[in-house]
Amino acid sequence: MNTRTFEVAHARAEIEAGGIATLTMQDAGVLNILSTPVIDGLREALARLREDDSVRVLVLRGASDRAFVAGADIAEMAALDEAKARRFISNLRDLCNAVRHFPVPVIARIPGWCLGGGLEFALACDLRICADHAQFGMPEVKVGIPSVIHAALMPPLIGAANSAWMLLTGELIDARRALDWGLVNAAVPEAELDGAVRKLAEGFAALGPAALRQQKKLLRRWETMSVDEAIEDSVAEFGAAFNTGEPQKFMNEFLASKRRAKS
Ligand SMILES: C/C=C/C(=O)SCCNC(=O)CCNC(=O)[C@H](O)C(C)(C)COP(=O)(O)OP(=O)(O)OC[C@H]1O[C@@H](n2cnc3c(N)ncnc32)[C@H](O)[C@@H]1OP(=O)(O)O
Repeated sequence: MNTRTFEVAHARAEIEAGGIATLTMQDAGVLNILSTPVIDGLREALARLREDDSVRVLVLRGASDRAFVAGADIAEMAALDEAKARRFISNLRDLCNAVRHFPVPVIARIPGWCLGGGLEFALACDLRICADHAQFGMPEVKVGIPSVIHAALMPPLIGAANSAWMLLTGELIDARRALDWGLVNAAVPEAELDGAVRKLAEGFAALGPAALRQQKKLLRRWETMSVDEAIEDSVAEFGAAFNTGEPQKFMNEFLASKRRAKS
């Protein structure tokens, strides 16, 4: 089976035969700005990708390499009143939640600016790989609004003090600091970004799809449970894994490879 593609307004999806899917956001400019039409297009594409059982890993990226996403659309937001602002942010929340609860691992490919709603979008992903000149920030306070929705994922990820610094000052941090703080998983030279994302995606695609989906589901569920509840919950989930056939397949392959190495 060859690579399949589909396009919706402002987004293009590519699903390779091995299960690596790439969703590219396409706004009119070079900064990959999240306007309502772009958010709507991404939500539609994610809903279609979610129904595709062949997808084993999803890479999120922008069409332009100047940014992952330089934020929500300031020109659009400048004209909002309270009711419209609620609708706008609910739409962005639903987009970020669609990523956060996407059934397989999601990797953010971050080649440049990753700001405001763009950082929230990246935080909804499971893993973030950036170019070493990328810049990160929550500059919302500088345009008169608080950082909201998936900004709430920051304190457990980078700590209370670092979150307070980013959210209250609106100042940017570079890729090195983002890596030190645990905001990103890896920062690589620009020329190596695609290779690093590819290697990670291929690693996921080679794993058992049922185990990966189960692990992602558990990661999300644990966030809402006490440690004791999470431990009990995972005991049941461990048993259920043995109904998929994957443990038997992968464990027997491991044992056979060890026997071959000895013979
Ligand atoms: C709930 C979520 C809320 C949010 O996300 S609030 C927004 C958070 N993001 C920001 O505050 C970032 C604002 N943008 C910038 O700080 C800068 O831009 C950059 C650092 C990203 C890039 O700077 P440079 O390379 O000098 O480009 P440039 O001339 O500033 O921008 C090029 C064009 O892009 C428009 N633009 C930039 N960011 C946004 C945005 N977030 N929403 C709407 N338009 C944006 C500009 O205005 C300009 O436009 P023109 O060419 O017509 O002058």
